[in-house]
Amino acid sequence: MDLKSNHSSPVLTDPIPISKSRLGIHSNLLSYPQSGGSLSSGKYKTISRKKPAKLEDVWSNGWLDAMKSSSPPRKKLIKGFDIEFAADDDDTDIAYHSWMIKYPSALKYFEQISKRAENKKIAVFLDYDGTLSPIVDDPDQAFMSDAMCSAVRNVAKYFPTAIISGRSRDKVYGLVGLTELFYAGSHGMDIVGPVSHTESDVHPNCIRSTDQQGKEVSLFTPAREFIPMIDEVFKTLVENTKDIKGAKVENHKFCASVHYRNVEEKNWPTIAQCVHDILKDYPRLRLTHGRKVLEIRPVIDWNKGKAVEFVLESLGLSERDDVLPIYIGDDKTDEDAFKVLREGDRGCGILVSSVPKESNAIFSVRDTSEVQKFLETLVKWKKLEAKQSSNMQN
Ligand SMILES: O=P(O)(O)OC[C@H]1O[C@H](O[C@H]2O[C@H](CO)[C@@H](O)[C@H](O)[C@H]2O)[C@H](O)[C@@H](O)[C@@H]1O
Repeated sequence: MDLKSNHSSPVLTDPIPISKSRLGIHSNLLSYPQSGGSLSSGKYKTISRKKPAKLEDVWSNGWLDAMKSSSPPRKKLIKGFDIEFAADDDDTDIAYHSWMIKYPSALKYFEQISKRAENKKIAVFLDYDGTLSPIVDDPDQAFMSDAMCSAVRNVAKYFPTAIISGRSRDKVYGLVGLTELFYAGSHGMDIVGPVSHTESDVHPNCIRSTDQQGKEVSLFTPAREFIPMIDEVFKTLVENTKDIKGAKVENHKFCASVHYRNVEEKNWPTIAQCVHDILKDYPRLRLTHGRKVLEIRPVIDWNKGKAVEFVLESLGLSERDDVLPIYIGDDKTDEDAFKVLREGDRGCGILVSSVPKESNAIFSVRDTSEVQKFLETLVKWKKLEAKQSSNMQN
């Protein structure tokens, strides 16, 4: 989605209108020390491009443990049979079933969700990788199935629907390709959403634009000033990891990802050290862990949870009792969104996981095929509800 801006570049330091302050989109956004390189020059810090030498930092700070536990174990294929089972067989299954008492299946307990949704407007938020597309070795090959694509398209016919991804907005739009959705890329730091006539006119980081279809949209980029810094970091990471077989670095415009899924485990400390060294040089950037990926992003008070609040506010759906936001996601960065919905019992978080893990979500589904089923069930239910209410009116 190529956006043509109608206004000049917004900056982060301008005054913020009251309504946005409610969301925390204000000077608090910059929760890092304001020292460091000049923002206007684009030269932030001289970085040593030498190979990382010592590995003790990443051992002692728990990074490696987090890296090891960052994605569920691969499923084993039984030789000669078209049957898959979780790596740790029976024990895993027992643990999974007891975990599901805490995070019940959103499919099995769909009635609970639909009861809660009665007479409410639902808004749907979807993560991309691991939620709409299965996790694969090559991030460029993470496609949605046709069936998933039509499930998402149908959901968007009935409910306002947004994709909230860690990928850049352009990349995730390229993979999903549905014009009827709203998109938030780079963990919510790049949002194309509905035009809110009360907000977007005044907020400096939110500008009016038109999308490729000529539709008026609002573009919100709270980390705009970090684009050159991320680009610099991306280039350095590409250079510093080029000899590590399997390593892959992605530039998501407002954040960068360093993948180690295809790197031999004995080389993970070297990957970790590369990232650690970068962060030492850029105090205004921080690390988050995804699924076999280290993500480097600006230290601003912004995440997927804030993005959900922002989209709801833009749609005129926040602070209302008759709205039920549903968020489906699979990884640590989705927890911020689950938390926002859990707090004040505002909505319903659904974690996609085939292994037990602690979450702020309320419900769970096992994998992307269950996500698809859930979306289809939601549409069926909505159609039935609409039919019943039209019968009652006639
Ligand atoms: O927020 P998301 O939409 O879930 O994006 C998170 C990251 O997703 C991608 O990486 C993950 O999926 C890849 C494809 O299945 C997989 O190879 C990788 O190991 C996963 O971490 C994307 O490439 C990252 O940049 C996103 O941050």
